[in-house]
Amino acid sequence: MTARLIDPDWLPDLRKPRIAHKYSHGHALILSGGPGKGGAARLAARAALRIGAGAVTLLCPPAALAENAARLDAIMLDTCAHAAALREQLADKRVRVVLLGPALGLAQDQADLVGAALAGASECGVVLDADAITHLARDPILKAALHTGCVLTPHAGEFARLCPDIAARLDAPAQAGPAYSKLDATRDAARALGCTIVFKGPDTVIATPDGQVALHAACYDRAAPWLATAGSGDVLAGMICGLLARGYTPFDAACWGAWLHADCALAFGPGLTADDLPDMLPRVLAQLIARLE
Ligand SMILES: NC(=O)C1=CN([C@@H]2O[C@H](COP(=O)(O)OP(=O)(O)OC[C@H]3O[C@@H](n4cnc5c(N)ncnc54)[C@H](OP(=O)(O)O)[C@@H]3O)[C@@H](O)[C@H]2O)[C@@H](O)CC1
Ligand SMILES: Nc1ncnc2c1ncn2[C@@H]1O[C@H](COP(=O)(O)OP(=O)(O)O)[C@@H](O)[C@H]1O
Repeated sequence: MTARLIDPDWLPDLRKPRIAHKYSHGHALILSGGPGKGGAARLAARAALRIGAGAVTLLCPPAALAENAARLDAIMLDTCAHAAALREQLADKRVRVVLLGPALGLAQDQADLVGAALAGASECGVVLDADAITHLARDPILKAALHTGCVLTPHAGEFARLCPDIAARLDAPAQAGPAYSKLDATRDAARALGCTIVFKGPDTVIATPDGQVALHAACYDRAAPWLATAGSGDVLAGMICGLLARGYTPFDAACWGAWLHADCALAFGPGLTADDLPDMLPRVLAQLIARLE
């Protein structure tokens, strides 16, 4: 099968309209884990805000409030103790997207948060990463609640948990050509689950349930081995979340999140850690916007 290669000539206009207020650019909610587990969500929140979401609120258990308050300024902060509290937050019409999973936790309370996010308004985007994907893999009822507004961002380990049959087929030696590829696997997973899948790795494949497939290959002049660092996936989830908040489709948000994520790594170079990625966005965005002016 063929896939569209992501390239900057296909980039949407990332400028912000001149006359608009913060909520026109979307309000994103990002859920954090408990005390000592907030780093991954803070990385995602910083990425979502830097990529242009108008407002980002980090929701954390009450016991983690002090820790997060000490670390966040531009990102708003609120408590969210359980699924009912998340449902209340999602009732706010200005909320355009919710992201959960990074260091969220694997207990039933967190599975209930995933359920509440999926049951929110159908026009509200949902980005599910890390522990949220593990909850989906464990619970067929959660899996069945996925919808076209959802974006899942598994690495290979999470993909194998989520879609064991597809992953087994991908891993099996080919008996005859053409071999079943990562493109095929991502397309099949998106169709089976009814949502956008971002299957991460040095080559990241994006597929939607209606059959769109795109590839970002971090090779040759876009080789970005320093992205293999803890937390860089959390930043990617935050970038996709921020682009969804701004109103891009799940497919565009996923494709351009992957592109900008790699651009940030390339702009920083060796020594990159996940914290550095959001701080490279101003330079990367300025270069891309300059192409349009
Ligand atoms: N700063 C922070 O706070 C950070 C917090 N984080 C949080 O930590 C939690 C655990 O996160 P996690 O990614 O380690 O997930 P987990 O579910 O244990 O799966 C990992 C296992 O899957 C497998 N595996 C196979 N292919 C793979 C691949 N390509 N890339 C990676 N793994 C691959 C591999 O198993 P193996 O193949 O080696 O048997 C591996 O052992 C989660 O809540 C996350 O959000 C992190 O985001 C980091 C920054
Ligand atoms: N060798 C590599 N070259 C380019 N990108 C990579 C490479 N390894 C990992 N990545 C990217 O880095 C990110 C890692 O995400 P993930 O595995 O979820 O890590 P974490 O959970 O620690 O944030 C993904 O976006 C993936 O595409």
